Amino acid sequence: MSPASTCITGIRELWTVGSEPGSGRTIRDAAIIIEGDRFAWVGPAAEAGSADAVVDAGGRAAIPGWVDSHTHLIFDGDRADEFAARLDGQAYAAGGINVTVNATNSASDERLRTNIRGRLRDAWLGGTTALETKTGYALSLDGELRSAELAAELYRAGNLEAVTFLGAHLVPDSPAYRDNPDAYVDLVVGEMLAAVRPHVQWMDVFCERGAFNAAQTRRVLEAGRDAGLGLRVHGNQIGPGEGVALAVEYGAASVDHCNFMSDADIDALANSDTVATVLPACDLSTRVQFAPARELLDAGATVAIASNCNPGTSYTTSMQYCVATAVLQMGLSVPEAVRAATWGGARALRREEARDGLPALGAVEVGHRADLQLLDAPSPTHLAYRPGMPLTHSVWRAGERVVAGRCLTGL
Ligand SMILES: N=CN[C@@H](CCC(=O)O)C(=O)O
Ligand SMILES: [Zn+2]
Repeated sequence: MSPASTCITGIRELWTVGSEPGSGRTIRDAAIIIEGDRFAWVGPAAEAGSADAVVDAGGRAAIPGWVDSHTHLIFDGDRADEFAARLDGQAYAAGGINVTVNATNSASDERLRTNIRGRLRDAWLGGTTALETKTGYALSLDGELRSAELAAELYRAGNLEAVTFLGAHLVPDSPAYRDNPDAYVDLVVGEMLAAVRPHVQWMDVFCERGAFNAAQTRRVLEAGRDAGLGLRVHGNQIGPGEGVALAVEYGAASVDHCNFMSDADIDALANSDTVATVLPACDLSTRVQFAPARELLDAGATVAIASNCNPGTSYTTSMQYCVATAVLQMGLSVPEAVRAATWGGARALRREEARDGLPALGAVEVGHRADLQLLDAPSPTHLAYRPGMPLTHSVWRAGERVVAGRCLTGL
């Protein structure tokens, strides 16, 4: 049980992260007061009021918890052989998804529950306090419904922030659909969507060569919109394509990957409310050119960084690794990368403001959900300066201390 109010003091450097680029505050010798599940006060330690409990941060730095707006946590098996083949020069192709579909459909509910919880634990230990996850490794009516239900269990328990229906991940390799992909799209936008609808808030589609073409993507997005779901798109990952343009046209909250971008794609994103979500760990694992995050930011687009945890292209939930890569390889400053992995992720989930009775995420501001991490470092700059080090010391999630001194106390 958490005390009614907690003052975290002795913070050497706090990055609050703000809603406009560059608008967050850096407060040295800071304190934060948490009341219930919200931030109640943020400022210089010398001015902090009293609280029921006091935690000494011991001169550590503090930033918001990571908001990981793109993961695929519901799966069984791994694809290390496919990864090794890539190291030998093989290109990534969408068809590998079938391997995970077979493994996932063979796993029991209990096994999948254990897998998801293990991945969530790793994420929380690494400073992630909010997560989206997707279906998409079952590709049958019953299987997609099972994945949606398993994710919804965690959503309803408050352990996940968003569940996305990704029945349109790949056309399954079965006699019924192999030569008739449109029949599979019929199933996705019809019976499957109706079945999963009570368990999900978002609809996603993999618009790419080898997955779904532009016409099929339109059908999926229109069905999602008509069902009252928010929209997301996997686009422009393997090559140039229409994913980004369609995401903007349909007002998707986010288009994710964004590796192969034309000037028009960048321009369209910069003039839209669609977040460009970049996935640095995926770019490294698949050895494709990095998404042009620097150009997107310079053009005025909103950029989010997410882990894209999945067994095919990015088997990690480490947001620190993604942030360090965005800085070291994609040309972002540390404040830009931290903002993209916190406020940017919240914006991609449309949770950067309080909405529908849910508190805002992604910044250390009064009234926001109290999601915070203390780093074993005097400044957040160490996230890129000491890549790969276990820098997350403590994590508060909705006001609960779920990690203390690198030990998980929740979940
Ligand atoms: N690109 C589409 N979906 C996943 C990877 C799927 C897989 O290969 O298993 C992604 O976001 O990278
Ligand atoms: Zn993905």
